[in-house]
Formats: sequence, C-alpha cells, structure tokens
Amino acid sequence: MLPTRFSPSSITSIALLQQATGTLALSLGECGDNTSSLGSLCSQAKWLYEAINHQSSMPQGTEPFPRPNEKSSNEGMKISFRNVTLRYPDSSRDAIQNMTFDIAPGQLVLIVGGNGNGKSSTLKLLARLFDPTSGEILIDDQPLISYDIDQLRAAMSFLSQSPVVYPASVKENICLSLPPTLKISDEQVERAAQMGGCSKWISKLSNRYETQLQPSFNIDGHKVRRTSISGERKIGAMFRNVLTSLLGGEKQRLAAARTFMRLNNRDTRLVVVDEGTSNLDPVTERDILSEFRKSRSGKTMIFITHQYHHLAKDADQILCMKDDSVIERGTHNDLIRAGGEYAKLYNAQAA
Ligand SMILES: Nc1ncnc2c1ncn2[C@@H]1O[C@H](COP(=O)(O)OP(=O)(O)OP(=O)(O)O)[C@@H](O)[C@H]1O
Repeated sequence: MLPTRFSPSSITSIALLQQATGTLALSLGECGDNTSSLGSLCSQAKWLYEAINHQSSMPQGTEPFPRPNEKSSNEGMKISFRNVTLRYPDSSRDAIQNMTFDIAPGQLVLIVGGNGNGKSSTLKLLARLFDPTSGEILIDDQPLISYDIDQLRAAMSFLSQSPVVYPASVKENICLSLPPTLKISDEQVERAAQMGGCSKWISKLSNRYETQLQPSFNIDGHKVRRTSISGERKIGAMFRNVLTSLLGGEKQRLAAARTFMRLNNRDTRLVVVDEGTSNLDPVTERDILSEFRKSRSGKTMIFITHQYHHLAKDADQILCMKDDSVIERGTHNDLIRAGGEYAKLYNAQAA
C-alpha cells in the first residue's frame, strides 16, 4: 500500500510537520470497530501521501549544505545564536528572548531547564520550523536562512519524545530516512535495532522485522482499538498482516533504532534528542545514551532531558534555560561550583 522506502526529505517533512503541528502526534486510543479502523487507516495513508508532497513554506535559501570544499563538512555543525527572539504566530508573548550562545563543532550539549522555558523551541528554530522574530542563527558561520532547507535537514537527525510510527513494516520503519538506492543488509538493520534497545522486543513478534505496524498518528479523529490476540496487539481481522500498535516506550526504541540506522549510514552532522528516551526504563535509557556517545565522532549532539545524571558529566557544555533564555552555560563542574540555577535543579534531582 505504501512506498517501500520514503525519500529522506519526505520523511523529514512528515516528521517535522508532525512536530510543528503537535496535533498529529496523537497516541493510540480506545474504541472503534473494523470499519472505522479501515476508515482511519485510509485517511492516514491519504494524509501520508499528502505529507510526502508537502513543500516547506519557509523561504528557501540557495546555499548548498555542506558548502563545497568546506573544511568543516566532516565535523559536527557549528551553531551560533545571536540575540535570538521567537514569538510564535498568534502568541502574545515571546517563547525565546534575546538568546545568545555558541556550540562548537562536535560538542555534546545538554539543554536543561523547567517546563515551558523554550528548550524545544530552540530546536524548532534549528530545524527551521520557525524563523526567529529577531536576531540571527548561524550554522558553520553562515546564516541558517541562507542554506537549502532540505540539504540542511538531511544533515540533521531528530529524535523526539513522541516519534512517528508509519504504517509500514518494522524494517521499513527503521530504514525510513535512508536513500532508496542504498543497499541495506539485515545485519545493519539488526545492529541499529540493538543500539536502539528494540531487538529483543522485535524478536518476540511473529513476523519479526516484517511485522506491519499501526501508525501512531490519527488524523481524522478515529480511534483505534487495542486488541490482544496471541500475545500481540492486532487490529482489524480484515487485515491479513499483523498490525501492531506500539506503546510509548516501544515507539521510542523503534525511533532510536531509526536514528542509529541513519547515523550509521548517512552523513549526519547534528543529532538532536528532545526527551527522546523519556518513556524508557533507566537501564535502557542509559544504554541508548551510551550508544549515542559512542557514535558522536564527526557530529554535534544536543540533548534535552529532565534526567541529567546520565549525560551531565560527559557534556562539553550545559545550557541552562530559565525565563525563555539561557541564563547559565558551562560544564557540569563549573555550574555546580557556581551554585546557581543548574546546581539547584541538579541537586533537587539527586535528592
Ligand atoms: N507551536 C507553538 N505555538 C505557540 N506557542 C508555543 C508553541 N510551541 C511552544 N509554545 C510556547 O512556547 C513556550 C516555550 O515552549 P517550549 O516547548 O519551547 O518549552 P520547553 O522548555 O521545551 O518545555 P517542556 O520542558 O515542557 O517541553 C511555552 O510557553 C509554550 O506554550
């Protein structure tokens, strides 16, 4: 029913659309009969095709990314925010105010702070889901807006708290963001699944990597019933293939595997994890974060998390946000010594 491999820019569009609107990230709910499940699936597929054809409404830059002969093209992205303010359309207040910071190529950066302080909004600006109301963002010393958006996004990998599961097989879901021409072995897929902490879960599915998955978005308000058959969650007896709906933690593991598949096979220069492991048990979360750390060569990595302890001491830089801006920057030891907002948050968590 669906293309076996979506193009990277299509997938980026879908995932970014979903993040931008928020409304498409509905989790699976209760009730519904087979007819409504079919209706829901059809409209989801229709929406997916529309999303594939989606063109970004942001003004396009013309500068290729990476720039030809750029020395830094095999390093992580250099990122600079210069007095950046963001006010969302139709909002009466700034989500980010006059924010300035620098991230050097290859740094591992942790962004921390209380709810609603602009952490995720900072990342939306980097992906150009929105442009700053004032101020400027530079990537590798050039204005972010000067770059071709698709080429820039192709060098970024985002793992969000509510990742999208597409109506395709487990394997296709893991390989989604890869070029269709790339040859992929089963071992590579299994390796990515292992790094994402989902290989054991997949091995328990009757069709393993070929198991068809229920999408995690629900565009027209239809809700999908979770039904337990033979130990697996299946919907709609009319569907021959198993359609398995996923729990939050399973979705995050699958999305992590997708991210590792991309990191192992593409020239990614920026990895962003926005609460991407928040639904996982502490051991799995620690293991996945450790895999990210091992993969960091040639990449800048930014993590937003409310659980700092796994990463704080490894971070080259911690940006602590409060009142819609960065109020402290430094290493864990610097900020603990300073005894300010970060120390307060960290100590509260440790306690
Ligand atoms: N698409 C949007 N439209 C309007 N306002 C938004 C939008 N997204 C976020 N906001 C607002 O911007 C402010 C910052 O939100 P943001 O999600 O960046 O904070 P956060 O620090 O990531 O919070 P949390 O830790 O809860 O995820 C909040 O007041 C939020 O309500």
